[in-house]
Amino acid sequence: MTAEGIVGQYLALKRESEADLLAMQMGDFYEFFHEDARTVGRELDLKVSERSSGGSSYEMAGIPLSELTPYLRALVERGYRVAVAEQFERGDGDISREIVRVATPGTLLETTSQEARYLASVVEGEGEYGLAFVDVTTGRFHVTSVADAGAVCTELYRFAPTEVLPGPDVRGDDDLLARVGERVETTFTLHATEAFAPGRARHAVREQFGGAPESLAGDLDGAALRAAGAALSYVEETGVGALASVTRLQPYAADDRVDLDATTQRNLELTETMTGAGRSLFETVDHTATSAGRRLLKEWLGRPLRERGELTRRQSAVAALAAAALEREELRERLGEAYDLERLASRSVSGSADAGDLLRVRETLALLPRLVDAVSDAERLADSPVAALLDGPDREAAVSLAGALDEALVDDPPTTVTQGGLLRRGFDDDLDALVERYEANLEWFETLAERERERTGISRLSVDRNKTDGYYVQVPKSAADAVPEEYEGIKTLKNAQRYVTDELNERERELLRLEERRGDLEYDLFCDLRESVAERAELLQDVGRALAELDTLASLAVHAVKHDWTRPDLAEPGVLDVEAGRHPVVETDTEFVPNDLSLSDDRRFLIVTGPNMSGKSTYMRQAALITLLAQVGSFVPARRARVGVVDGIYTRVGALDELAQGRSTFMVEMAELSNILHSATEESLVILDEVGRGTATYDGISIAWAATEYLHNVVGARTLFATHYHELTTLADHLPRVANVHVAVDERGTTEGETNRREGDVTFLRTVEEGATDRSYGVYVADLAGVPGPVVERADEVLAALREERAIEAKGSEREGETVQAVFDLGSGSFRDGAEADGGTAGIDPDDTAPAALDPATEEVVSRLRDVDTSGMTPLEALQFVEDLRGRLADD
Ligand SMILES: Nc1ncnc2c1ncn2[C@@H]1O[C@H](COP(=O)(O)OP(=O)(O)OP(=O)(O)O)[C@@H](O)[C@H]1O
Repeated sequence: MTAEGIVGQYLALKRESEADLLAMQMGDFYEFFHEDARTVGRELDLKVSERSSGGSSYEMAGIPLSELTPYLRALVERGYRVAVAEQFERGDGDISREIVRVATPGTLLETTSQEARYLASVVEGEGEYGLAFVDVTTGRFHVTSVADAGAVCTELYRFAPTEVLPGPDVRGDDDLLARVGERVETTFTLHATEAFAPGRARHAVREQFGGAPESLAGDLDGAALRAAGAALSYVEETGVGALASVTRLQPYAADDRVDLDATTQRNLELTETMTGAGRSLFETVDHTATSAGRRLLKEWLGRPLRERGELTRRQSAVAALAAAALEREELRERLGEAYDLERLASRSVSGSADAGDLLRVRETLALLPRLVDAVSDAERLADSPVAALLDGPDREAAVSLAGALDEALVDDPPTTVTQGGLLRRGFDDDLDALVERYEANLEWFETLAERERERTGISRLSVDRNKTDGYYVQVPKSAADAVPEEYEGIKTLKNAQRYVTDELNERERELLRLEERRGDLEYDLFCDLRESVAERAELLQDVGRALAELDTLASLAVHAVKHDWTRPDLAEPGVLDVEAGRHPVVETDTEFVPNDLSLSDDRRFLIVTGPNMSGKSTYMRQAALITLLAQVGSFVPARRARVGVVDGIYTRVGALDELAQGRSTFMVEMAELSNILHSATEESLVILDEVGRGTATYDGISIAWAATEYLHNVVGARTLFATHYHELTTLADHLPRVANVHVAVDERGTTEGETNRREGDVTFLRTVEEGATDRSYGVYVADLAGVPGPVVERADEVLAALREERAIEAKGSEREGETVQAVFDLGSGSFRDGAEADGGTAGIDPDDTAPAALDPATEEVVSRLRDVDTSGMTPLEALQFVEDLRGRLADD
């Protein structure tokens, strides 16, 4: 084929594949042309050569066949989808090329990373979205449906897929795609629209899970089914060959889990920190011994549960493992020998597992009975959920597969699977017979030198082999005359002469034939063996998942013991009662001052005050993390804790990264607040850090104020709200379920009342105490930071001036059918009576709400207004009545 023909073929295949790049086999190389060559050259530092043919020129870059895997991995991990076309020789000697697979970020099997690698598909249905997540490296397949786009983002953030297939309706939703793209580093791929159609999708699901889709996918319909089917058909189309490792479809309901929106997952620094520095919660609590355990722990932290039964089971397992120190360490040591069975299952299914992989399967399966024995021998573990966990997988089947592999494979097999040496003697009679003949032949060569020395009397005769000459007999030149007649010289060296004989040649041919036949037969037998492992993919996954869970639970136990964590009581919703609680991450590298926290039905809203850097954020995050850990099934950092199960954790904290992205901080803040006010329920935990700070002070106070009222009166969520708006602390007097706490500081060097700021010094005590701070710290902290004295004094004056003439009404909660109103006067920092509006001052602290006295004229106007009966008046009379009142006010 001409050069143009080749390039033409390349371009045609490229169009057909719809991939970003095409690697096309040409002999011993995979080649990239044109723009693809430039891209690959740039990304992988490959040499790009300029070719010209028929007057036009083109670029070309190539990689050797044997190097495909690492290059493919590198390209795909950079987000490219790479089609691979292989070359086939047809009977007539012609060469054709076909795309055999498309390696994509979401379906790459050859990953070196231990992390989960999900491919997601998202479908918009009627009033719902369907989502499917498949990890071909482990065979995990999760499917769900959610109500709105926000929940779609939440789930996508949780699974952090490396590739997303937006369904036909989602493709046009720029807003949704942008939100996802902002939070998750992913590639969007347009998969065929038909694949998302209900009929096609149902067919794909049925094909995958066999004849009884109802039992496997009975919970699925609508958008979820469409998402599942589309994901499966995409995996199939890419030709990765791992589809069979997807043995189970796991439908889940998003409301089985604690709602943790994407912002909260980030704010709580569950798996990564916001700044990239420091340690995430995951990094802090991770003591797993296996990569599968690590993946599971990460998953648990990102997807806490609401189901008490399962949480109690996990807690009991952690408790048992925490108590059984020696046995736990023994188990962990054994787990350290385990390999990643889920991944090995996928490799077996796709045919990429080598003999070493199958040995690893054998070793890991063989661990199961040893772990079971260790658990049943340990008194503290034998009756615990740990024993039940290991009882789950089919132990007999595991032992028998391990045994079969043990009988088949040698202990130290080569990495190539085509050249023999993989299988034990006794495994296959034909192979044994071949090997026997091969070895007999080999022995003939090995003993040849000795025999010939004896026969010829040439003591320095030797037999050797090399690539060009094959086997030969070598004799020193001085003895050349003494060689027998049948010796046929093949080479003369400086001091020696090389010979072959007919028999030697014949034997050598036989040896090569046997070698080849042995290689072929072993390869066939090995493929059958690998196939038999692939058929047990589900067993491998069961055992792998049980070991991963044991590892995760043991890791939680290790951390609990090491840091003296306690088993939380799972209490009724609405309660969060923590004695001597700590922040799980901060406590590991600080002398941490423990704090109490109490939230209950009649104390649902805490306003947290204190100067900058005193520890407000830490205190609030600590509350969220203790709740989260309790709902992972973990112990928690506290002396004692009662944690009411929450349905969601919502946070709004300082938006560092949005600032970096150049978005208005205030806009982001309000969007997040809005989301919380819409999503949170009476059973949620809400953390608000400095709401309203991104705008003018009085706007900020007003928004914070109104949000507090709404959360308190309407939503009823348990809320912690840190604020610098000292004014807000008075809300506690008027909203019955609001309480104040503050982070205490020791102001040594300052005198009561009049502060001597020059000498002032603050020691952060980090203890959280009841009640509000008695002063606003903003200007004070400015002073501490060394802002010049005149500026600080002026700031105080300005603050006082600003407070004049400003007021906000507090809308108290409904009590006995009556709405309590009060007006907060920012000037005096206290409430005055605003209750005329509804005719009462019920429930308002008289100290704070002493009615401002009205002048007599106004009082009379108000009283006349109250008494007048307008129903009998003509409009003119009414007008006169108003004029009259105005006159009275004017006279005054
Ligand atoms: N209980 C504690 N024991 C020991 N150190 C603590 C404690 N609480 C907080 N810290 C440390 O104090 C520092 C400030 O904490 P944090 O950020 O929570 O303060 P903040 O009041 O929220 O500050 P700002 O108002 O400026 O946001 C952090 O370095 C934190 O590690």
